[in-house]
Amino acid sequence: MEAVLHESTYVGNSKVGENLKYSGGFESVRPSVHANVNSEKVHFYNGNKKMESFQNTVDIEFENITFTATQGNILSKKSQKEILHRVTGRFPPGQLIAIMGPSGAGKSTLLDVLSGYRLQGVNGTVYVNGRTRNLKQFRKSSCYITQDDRLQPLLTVEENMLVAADLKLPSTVPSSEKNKIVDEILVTLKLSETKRVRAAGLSGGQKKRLSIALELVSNPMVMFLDEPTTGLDSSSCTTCITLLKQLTQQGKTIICTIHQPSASLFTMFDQVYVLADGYCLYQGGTSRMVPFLEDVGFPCPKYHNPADYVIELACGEYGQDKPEKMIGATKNGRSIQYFNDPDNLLNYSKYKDNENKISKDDGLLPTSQLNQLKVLLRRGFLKSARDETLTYLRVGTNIVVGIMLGSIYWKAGNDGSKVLDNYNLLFAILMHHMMATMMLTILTFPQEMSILIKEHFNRWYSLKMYYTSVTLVDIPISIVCCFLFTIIIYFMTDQPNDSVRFLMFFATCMLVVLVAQGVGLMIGAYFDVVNGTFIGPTLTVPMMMFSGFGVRLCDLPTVMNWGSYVSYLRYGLEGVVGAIYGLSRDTIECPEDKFCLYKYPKEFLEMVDVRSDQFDNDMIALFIFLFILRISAFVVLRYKLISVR
Ligand SMILES: Nc1ncnc2c1ncn2[C@@H]1O[C@H](COP(=O)(O)OP(=O)(O)OP(=O)(O)O)[C@@H](O)[C@H]1O
Repeated sequence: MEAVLHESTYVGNSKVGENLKYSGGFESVRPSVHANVNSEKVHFYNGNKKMESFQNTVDIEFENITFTATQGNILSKKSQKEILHRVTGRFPPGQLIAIMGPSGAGKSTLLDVLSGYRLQGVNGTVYVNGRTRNLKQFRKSSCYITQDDRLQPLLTVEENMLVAADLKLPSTVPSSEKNKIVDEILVTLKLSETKRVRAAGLSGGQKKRLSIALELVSNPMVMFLDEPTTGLDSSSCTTCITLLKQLTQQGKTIICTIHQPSASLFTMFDQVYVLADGYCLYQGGTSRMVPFLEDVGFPCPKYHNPADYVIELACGEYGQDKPEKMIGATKNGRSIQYFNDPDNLLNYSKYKDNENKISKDDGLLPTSQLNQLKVLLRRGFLKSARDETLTYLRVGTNIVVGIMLGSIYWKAGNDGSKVLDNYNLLFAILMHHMMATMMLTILTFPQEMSILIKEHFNRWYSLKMYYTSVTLVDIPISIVCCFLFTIIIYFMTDQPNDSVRFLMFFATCMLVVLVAQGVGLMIGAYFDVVNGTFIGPTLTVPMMMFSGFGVRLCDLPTVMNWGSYVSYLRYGLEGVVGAIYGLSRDTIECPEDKFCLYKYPKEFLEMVDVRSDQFDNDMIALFIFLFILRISAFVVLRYKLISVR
């Protein structure tokens, strides 16, 4: 089988193998820049075939891995549960390895631990080519492909790939070469036909292949895939596993979790690692599982899929003693007796290095911060231009709500008999800006969050640059929405025809929008959609109470005074009221047939207890809110990224 991949291989920031031809499945690369890769002439095994290559292959060995999950939170008592129990194993290079087991056996957990995705609660040692895994180095040569396809739905296959190439390949690689690499990967993964299709329009199998293609751009030597076949029909499963098998021909170590493969799919794997209840039941060659079962005294019945049978054994369907006996026979993963060629496994003299637990992004990312920002901004603006909710619906809502409020409060701004109505309108405007912006962010950010977790772990960019791009991309659309709304409402309701007042009004609304977005980002980053949609509006009520609308600030009980200082709506209200009724505004015209209680702005301001001379302070307060909330949202994001691991 001939595997064709990009001819130039870029690892980390260096081009390590120029003009390579993958023929017969082998690449020949110069020693790589990685510390943890084996640049010696090595032998590795693919199936039963002994291969020889100069190769930066990665051999993974793990010893006594334990994972303890902590359950509960600050409100409930914390409890601990051991999920993996001192499992040991070995995943040689150039092999397609399946981690199998019943549901809840700990497959995904083991994959998370080995990839370095999960760090908290993990004990035991992972060796990479005989040396303790240095996480920072290991992440440079590996990638993790999640079970759910976390793709940018609004970008086409090609656009998704080019973004990956721009972020994962050094900036020194010319665009023409990046295009070539992308094209070659798409051909290999049979995606060239769908190049111009948006990711949202792909089938399940195509999405899975695109997820793999995105990570292949940096040519990782180790690939971790969580259930790559879940949700695919049998033909797509076969295509997907065939492609992975093809990739192992280049010496890559490919480790997948898989539920219950069909017999034909099962035989495509070189090696299998069976887990049950966090213990290892079997590890070794796929073809040697049947002899193993015979040796332990549970022969696989004729015409029975061995993969099904071993899962049935693992589930205890044939008795609880069976899994225990198998764990004993494999020594919980220590035995390599059933490997395809145990005598020829590379013998590393193991030694322990300093393992970097949580590594900083610096030096880990293939491109500069500036390049990351540039690419992320480009992607962000492209998404914005195509996003029906975030852009078009948002613009539309602002226009429609503006016209609705404008019609209800038609010419109320310059009518002495409608001053109180106009005051209500000003508050309604702030509520609109706050709720629309905050809820939109709360609803849309969790989806971005899952993509961020994947891309950040796979070293596409730093959190700082991601956050900066999210903030910058939203500014133009926020300005457009707020400006359209302000123009409509300001002129329909006949507010003072004064450019200074208009600018003061617009600036206050704009700042409320940006602050509300900060709140939305914080909530969206921490909570899922369900909890976020509960928390967001719930927090709004005290904000409104302490704004000075409804209950005047002077009427607040002394012990509750602090509330008015933490409500950004208070500063927003003061700002817009000051813009409309402050600056020593003249008496408001009163229609002849109406009674105008509040035609004197000064008296009205005293009545509602809003100070109109505080505009500068209001702006400063809103800027402080903006600054604190944006920093807090970043801290929450950072915490979230660390805590999921
Ligand atoms: N952070 C956690 N907190 C509590 N329990 C956890 C945590 N992570 C995993 N578990 C539990 O550990 C067990 C193994 O989970 P894991 O997702 O690894 O199983 P799996 O074999 O991949 O299952 P499936 O095939 O259904 O995805 C499950 O019972 C799960 O509930």
